[in-house]
Amino acid sequence: MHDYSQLQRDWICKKVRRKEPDEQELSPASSVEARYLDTAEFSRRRKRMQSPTSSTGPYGGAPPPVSGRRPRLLLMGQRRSGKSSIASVVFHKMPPTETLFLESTTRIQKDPIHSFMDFQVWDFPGQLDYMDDTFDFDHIFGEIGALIWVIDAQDEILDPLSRLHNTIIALQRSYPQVNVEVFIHKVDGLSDEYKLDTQRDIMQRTQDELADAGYDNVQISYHLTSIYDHSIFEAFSKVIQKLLPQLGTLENLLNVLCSNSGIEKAFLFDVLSKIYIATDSSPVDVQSYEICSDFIDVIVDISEIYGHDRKGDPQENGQISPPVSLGRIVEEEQLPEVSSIIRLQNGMVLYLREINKFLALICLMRKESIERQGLVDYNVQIFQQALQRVFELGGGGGGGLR
Ligand SMILES: Nc1nc2c(ncn2[C@@H]2O[C@H](COP(=O)(O)OP(=O)(O)OP(=O)(O)O)[C@@H](O)[C@H]2O)c(=O)[nH]1
Repeated sequence: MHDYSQLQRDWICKKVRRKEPDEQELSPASSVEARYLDTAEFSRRRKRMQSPTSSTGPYGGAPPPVSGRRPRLLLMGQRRSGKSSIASVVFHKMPPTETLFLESTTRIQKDPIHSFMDFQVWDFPGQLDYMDDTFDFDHIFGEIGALIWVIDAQDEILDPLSRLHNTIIALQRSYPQVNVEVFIHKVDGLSDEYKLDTQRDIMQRTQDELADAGYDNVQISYHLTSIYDHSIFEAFSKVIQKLLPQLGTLENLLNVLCSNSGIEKAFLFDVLSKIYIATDSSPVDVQSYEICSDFIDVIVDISEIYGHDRKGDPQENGQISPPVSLGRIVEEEQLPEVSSIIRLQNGMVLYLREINKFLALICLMRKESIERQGLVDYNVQIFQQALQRVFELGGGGGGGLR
């Protein structure tokens, strides 16, 4: 465990690309702000998504705009439990305090996420009873990657729990392989003791209820979450990792990288969402994860202000480039990847290397290890090539990596 709270950071930002002298002016503020949708803009987008023309499936009439083969993450739970807030904070960079102004969801929101892997996040209105016969159960759960059930830990839990149990029992009959993830949400402001008691209570009641229904071995994961800290990103990381068939390979590659380069902890982050898709097999301590995650924000902000644009096709494969990335799009080719090193006062070093337009590798190591930076850079390059091969084998979209 490292105490980062008091640390002053000594910046050695390398290769954060600067503009040529004749284009040294700062980017307009809008390029930074573009990442943070203000509430009005967000509401407009949500309204557009809720409009009949963009609604999909049995609830809106129009056919789905994206391939149905992308794994779905279903966000379900009671009204006001925090589903839309979670989706907005994790995937749309909405500042948590702005979720106070989110309107209640009235239609299923289908949010296609184009990142290192394509998937969809479906946000369900809390009042919807999809167990009703009029709903097409197979349409909703047919291609599901994970069911994320959000329970407001600051509210009454019996009714949400009973709905959760009914849903799991229905799923067990048709789709027993589905990952069920329970987010015990809004735990900010609760004491540690209360949090753990609530989790224990929810786990016990669920286990008893499912055992009574004849389902003894249902795999359910429980996460204590809040949009006001890193817990929601960590929980999503674990959910997404279960959808990656290549996870074992990625972990092995990271293990080899760590042991050959004197790295103590390595994370492979999705830059857009700050979800880590893999880490080496040493235990994750929360502070290491948090500082690595914050590092991404710092580098994205600096890159957006000072970074060169990059050559690229913003409409590649009909998809828009990620709204958040470590570099922007320009007419130059063969620019080096973004990389950065921060030396911390406690003798540790943070090392970031962009892997591709979606992913960044972030490592924590002792300062002695970075003295052999050539070796670390070389090993990271080999790791990057290996990863490229994994992506090629994984294929694009449809749950594969790219
Ligand atoms: N304290 C706290 N409040 C949260 C958290 N997440 C969401 N909220 C608040 O909970 C309220 C309801 O959030 P929504 O995201 O609209 O809830 P929802 O589940 O989508 O609600 P419906 O659309 O009605 O189904 C908002 O005021 C959020 O600011 C959290 O982690 N902690």
